[in-house]
Amino acid sequence: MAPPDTSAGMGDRSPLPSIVATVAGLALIGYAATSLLHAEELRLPLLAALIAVAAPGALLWLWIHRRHRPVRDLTAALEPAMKWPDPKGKIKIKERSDGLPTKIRIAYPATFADNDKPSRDKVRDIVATRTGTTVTATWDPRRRRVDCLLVATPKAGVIVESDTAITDDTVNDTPEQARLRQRTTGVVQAIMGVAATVTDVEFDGDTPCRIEVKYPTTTRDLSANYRSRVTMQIDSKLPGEWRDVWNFQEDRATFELRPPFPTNVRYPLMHKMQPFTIPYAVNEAREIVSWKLGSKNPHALIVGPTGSGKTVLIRNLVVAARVLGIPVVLCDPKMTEYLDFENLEGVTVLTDPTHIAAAITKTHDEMMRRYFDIRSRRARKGDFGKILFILDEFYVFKEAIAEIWAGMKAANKDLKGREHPCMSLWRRLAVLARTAQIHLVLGIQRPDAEFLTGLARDSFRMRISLDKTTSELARMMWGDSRVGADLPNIQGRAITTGDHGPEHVQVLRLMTPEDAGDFDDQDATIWDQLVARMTRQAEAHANADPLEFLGYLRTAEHHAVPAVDRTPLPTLQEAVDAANAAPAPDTDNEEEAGLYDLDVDDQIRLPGRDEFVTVLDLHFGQGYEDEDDEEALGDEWVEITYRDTDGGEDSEILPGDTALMRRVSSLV
Ligand SMILES: Nc1ncnc2c1ncn2[C@@H]1O[C@H](COP(=O)(O)OP(=O)(O)OP(=O)(O)O)[C@@H](O)[C@H]1O
Repeated sequence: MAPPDTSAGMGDRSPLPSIVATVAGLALIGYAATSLLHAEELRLPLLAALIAVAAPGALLWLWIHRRHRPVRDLTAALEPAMKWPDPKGKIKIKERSDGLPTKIRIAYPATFADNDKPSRDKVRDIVATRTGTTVTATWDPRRRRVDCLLVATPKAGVIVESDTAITDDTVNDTPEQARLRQRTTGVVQAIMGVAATVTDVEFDGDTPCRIEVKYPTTTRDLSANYRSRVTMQIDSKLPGEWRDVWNFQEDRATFELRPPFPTNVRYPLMHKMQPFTIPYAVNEAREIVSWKLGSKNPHALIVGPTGSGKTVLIRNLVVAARVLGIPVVLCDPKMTEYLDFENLEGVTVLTDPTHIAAAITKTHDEMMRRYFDIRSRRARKGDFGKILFILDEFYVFKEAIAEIWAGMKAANKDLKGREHPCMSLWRRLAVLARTAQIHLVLGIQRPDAEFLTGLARDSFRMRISLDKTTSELARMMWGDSRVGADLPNIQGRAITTGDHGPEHVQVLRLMTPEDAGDFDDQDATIWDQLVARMTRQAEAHANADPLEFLGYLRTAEHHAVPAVDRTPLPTLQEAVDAANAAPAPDTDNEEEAGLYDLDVDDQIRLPGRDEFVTVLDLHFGQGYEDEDDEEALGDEWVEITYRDTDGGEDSEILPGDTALMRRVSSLV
């Protein structure tokens, strides 16, 4: 059986009648031959052989005929425009998806006016109409051929006519909406494949704000990498910032335009401050985002390249801390970032690396003093006021102090050690300071693997990264190479540790007079009011100097630097022992506390229990640890390890939103 002719000349008649006629003819010939040869017994085997050969052949013939229909249709439709001397083989299907052509190559004769736009448009229109697709045509005049990329539209090839009113959304589209609807389909199919269909596009004015997509059943939608790639492409090819919602059961994806993020959020003076809670940004829903100084996120790590808004963010932390009455040690080895904070009561700004090293030592000493007071039962952990210790540009400081240490060792051969002693004290602070109510903030341009490992990584659980992240940085900061890769390049835009994972935020704009040109009238009004509040707070506690432990450093920047005073320090074991020592309960005052407000050494009453126990450790988790107890645990949970009044140790897992009673110190 000869293969079917695929040229336009054959027309589009079905080959079925000729196949039937051929098979019937062959059967008749067989019948006549067996009659003539008196071999009737051969009729049945001959008929079976004929059917065995003819049936697959006929099916193959039908399949090829059908597969080449687009070529025949297009050849016939384009012939008047192209005027080929011989149209055979001039149109070829180069690529298909699910059997449908997605790329067609058309060779045209030298007589075709490929330099004339209307002629080119006409060819493209014919291809689009015949295939029911959106067509992108690439002309190659040198080779005299055009490649057409075909993207199927939702109602590809279907013409709907009705007497009733038309309900098709697209009918009411403005020209811009029609263009964007088509573009949306093109973008979605370019990423998810031509088999994906855009079932709906919602507009806000002329801007698409919601795209519904249905795609063929696949397993790749289960890959977070694939989903994030799809969303990133939509993000970059359509206006605005997009987020994705996937329905795996129905093979549907919805893309929603994120509400426009503000780029300049002035400090909200009306915001009501909560104890120990430091506001610093707004989220997508324009809610204030804060850092709660507690055991869940005791220390903060801020990462951002120069110019990304690190200084503005740290100013937010300092101002809120001061308004809340928390003293601040602000170390700035770059020297010029916090000039307007130098004269504020309750803030000690240090820029000299030697002073910063001394401040680390003295803060460490203060921490140890607090541990010993707890150990000797002269105080309980809750008796101490909080301190915020900020070290910006950590690596600038590390290099400067390494140089100073090398100089000191050269001058005094008795000095030993690879690094300045303040570095190991800093690491100890990172591990132990939270129990002594000292909270650290570390500012760096980018973390290295050495920094973000071990104890430091676990201690700096509150994280903020400004500016777009590299995959390496995202892995180090967030454990996921994709987080922050789509962050727009806007000053103050950041990824932060949210309640449910990394969250996009815009840091509050806090400019001070030192910003000169950037400091406008509104900034001035805000700054003046904040300074007034910080001053009022300082005056209310004028008789106590919470930073007294810094000694000469309080005014050091204006005087000659004395030699660093190093009294012998307690060993790490002593410090840990002190932290574990149970404080003597001496009061019956109680308050309600959430699990995230708890700290080690707190005296608490567990739900359904009368006696108080001492918190030894807190472990935070998400998801269900006990399959049978889903209801009780909820999404987030906290495991409390405690010591009871008999000295026995045990632990209990509670849902994250549990509230319980905590003993309050009578001294507070
Ligand atoms: N949250 C914000 N809102 C509005 N503008 C901001 C914000 N953060 C930063 N900016 C703008 O960006 C400028 C640079 O910010 P900032 O000084 O904080 O950057 P940086 O990361 O500390 O850079 P460097 O390390 O070079 O000092 C600011 O002067 C301000 O104009």
